[in-house]
Amino acid sequence: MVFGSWTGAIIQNPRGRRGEQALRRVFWGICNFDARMAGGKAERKGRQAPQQQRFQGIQFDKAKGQHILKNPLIVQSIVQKAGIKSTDIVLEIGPGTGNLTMKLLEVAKKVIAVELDPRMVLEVTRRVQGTPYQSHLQVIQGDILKTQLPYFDICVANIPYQISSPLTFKLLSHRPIFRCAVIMYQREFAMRLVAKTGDPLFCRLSVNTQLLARIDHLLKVGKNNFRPPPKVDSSVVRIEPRNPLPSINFKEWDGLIRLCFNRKNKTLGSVFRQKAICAMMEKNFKTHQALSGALENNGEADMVMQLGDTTNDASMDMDGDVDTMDEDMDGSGVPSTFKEKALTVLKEYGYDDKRSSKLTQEDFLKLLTAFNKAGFYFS
Ligand SMILES: C[S@@+](CC[C@H](N)C(=O)[O-])C[C@H]1O[C@@H](n2cnc3c(N)ncnc32)[C@H](O)[C@@H]1O
Repeated sequence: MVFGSWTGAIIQNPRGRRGEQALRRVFWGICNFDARMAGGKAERKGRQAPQQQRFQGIQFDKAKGQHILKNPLIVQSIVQKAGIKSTDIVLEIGPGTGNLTMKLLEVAKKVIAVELDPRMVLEVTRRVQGTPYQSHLQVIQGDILKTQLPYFDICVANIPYQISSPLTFKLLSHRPIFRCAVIMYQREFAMRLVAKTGDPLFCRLSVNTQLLARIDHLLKVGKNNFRPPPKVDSSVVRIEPRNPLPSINFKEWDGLIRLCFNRKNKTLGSVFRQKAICAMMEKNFKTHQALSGALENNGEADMVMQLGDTTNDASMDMDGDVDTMDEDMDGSGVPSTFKEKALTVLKEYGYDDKRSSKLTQEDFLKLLTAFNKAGFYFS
């Protein structure tokens, strides 16, 4: 008999038999209630239930982020908030023992679940066997980060937290664009995703994800809703990719944002005075010059276009030879031209005394355009 891992929810639910029965109704009727009760009695007597960290003999592997969502009300709420239609294909990442999967199958046309652990693949497959949903579930065994994602309308997942960042960007770069993703993250990561300009947690992650998607916090989930409980609290977040996406070079954008948030509470003026940053900008400048062919064709026009107004800049003597700038040092080891030019751009646009933590998406876009116009690149 296949039974769900809600065992823990029942065992640890302090609301007594009535509460247990209410929760049982929420389940999908495939649980072996007797087995749960046996475990429950052991737990109530203060004895360690033998299957505490196990399910059907499976030892949960914390290194794979195996914290099973044991509270059916939370699962219910996640599925409800996802707004799944009966025509939707849902992508689930890490189905585990299938608690969320079974609820998703009740409302979706199809669920495609990608799971790393073969033991879990077996378990979720077994769990759906003999139910009306058997043919609606496709399980792919593999690492989600290395798997080519199939078409899906919605992604719903309680993910292993260690892959939060690469997974989020993998989803956001997936095409065709999906309708939304409803994902459980570690609370702090979730708060960074939704942080707005001026919030203490506003960071590179907030700026980058909010460029690509609208992000809303949906639900706080305490650690005791999982088995075994993780060390941190969690939150469910809704990610709705922007469509169309802003037409910018994302590598360039991220390069600038990375620099700006390196020291997010310093003024941009002091960020761009740093030796390492000036050196990097000089290197990128030369690379872009070389790639655009300006060095070969001695192109005056290219230089003017790339560098803006260079008429008062002795080192930019319009012969197209950027090496001449190496002579123009200010003692920091970096040609002062680059530093001065970068600072001129910042001043011109009013950003030299601004701090990254206080800038909006629009400000960063303006800044990137201004820098690119002046020949500065960040990738
Ligand atoms: C937090 S558990 C969620 C289990 C289940 N969805 C639930 O809510 O109870 C994360 C699941 O992701 C799986 N997993 C870990 N790393 C993965 C990866 N790189 N790709 C796919 N699945 C992964 C784990 O084996 C585990 O089953």
